Amino acid sequence: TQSTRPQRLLHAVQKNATRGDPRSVVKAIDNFCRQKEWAMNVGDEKGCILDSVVSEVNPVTVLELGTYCGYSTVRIASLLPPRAKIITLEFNPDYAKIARQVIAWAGLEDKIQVVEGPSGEWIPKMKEQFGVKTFDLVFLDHWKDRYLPDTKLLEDCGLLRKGTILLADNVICPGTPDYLEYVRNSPRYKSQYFKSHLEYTKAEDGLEKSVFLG
Ligand SMILES: Nc1ncc2ncn(CCCCCNC(=O)c3cc(-c4ccc(F)cc4)cc(O)c3O)c2n1
Ligand SMILES: [Mg+2]
Repeated sequence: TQSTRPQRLLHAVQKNATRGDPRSVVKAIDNFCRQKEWAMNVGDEKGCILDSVVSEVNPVTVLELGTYCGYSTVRIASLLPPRAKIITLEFNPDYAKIARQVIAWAGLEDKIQVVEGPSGEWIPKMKEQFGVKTFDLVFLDHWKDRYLPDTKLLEDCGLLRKGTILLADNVICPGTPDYLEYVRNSPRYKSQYFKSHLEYTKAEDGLEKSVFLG
């Protein structure tokens, strides 16, 4: 039977990356996507912006919406302090299965919890299910029309605190116009756009970094 792109991406990791070396996993995925097949990872150019935000925030509790194959999950986790944790939500069980294997190859299972299901259902359960108080950093990279409703849900569930950072991928391509309008005009956020390019292409894209003011 024909393999899927996530399966071929995982095989590229297992073939080219060193077990237990997260940065070699990131590099192997970027090389696969540049040389063989495009895939919707945040990529290396936007990934460097992600790295700088993670290093600046030094988060203890991270939420990622949209795991896909775990590229950004591994990228973030590789920069976290020892006790820090990431909860990453993935809707598609096939993607979640691949992501768990990519994360295991990087040796980061202890820092990362992959949760399967839609963000709209899981966000209200975060406190009771995972003992989360508030998130220090939220990376939005899932369905683009869920960025705004899920941000409002995070607010309503008391999962954001003064200073929580929201970092959103793809605000230009595919684009999240309603989300951008909200975080740029709401008095509850201080927003900043980091211009970049769509992963592995020359098309414009960027990350929006928004601080929740409480
Ligand atoms: N509610 C809920 N809860 C949890 C979930 N987990 C997953 N999902 C579903 C999300 C499915 C993947 C989302 N990501 C993208 O669609 C995406 C697309 C492009 C792209 C594609 C084609 C182009 F020509 C140009 C750009 C580039 C990117 O960087 C992207 O991140 C969930 N939904
Ligand atoms: Mg993305």
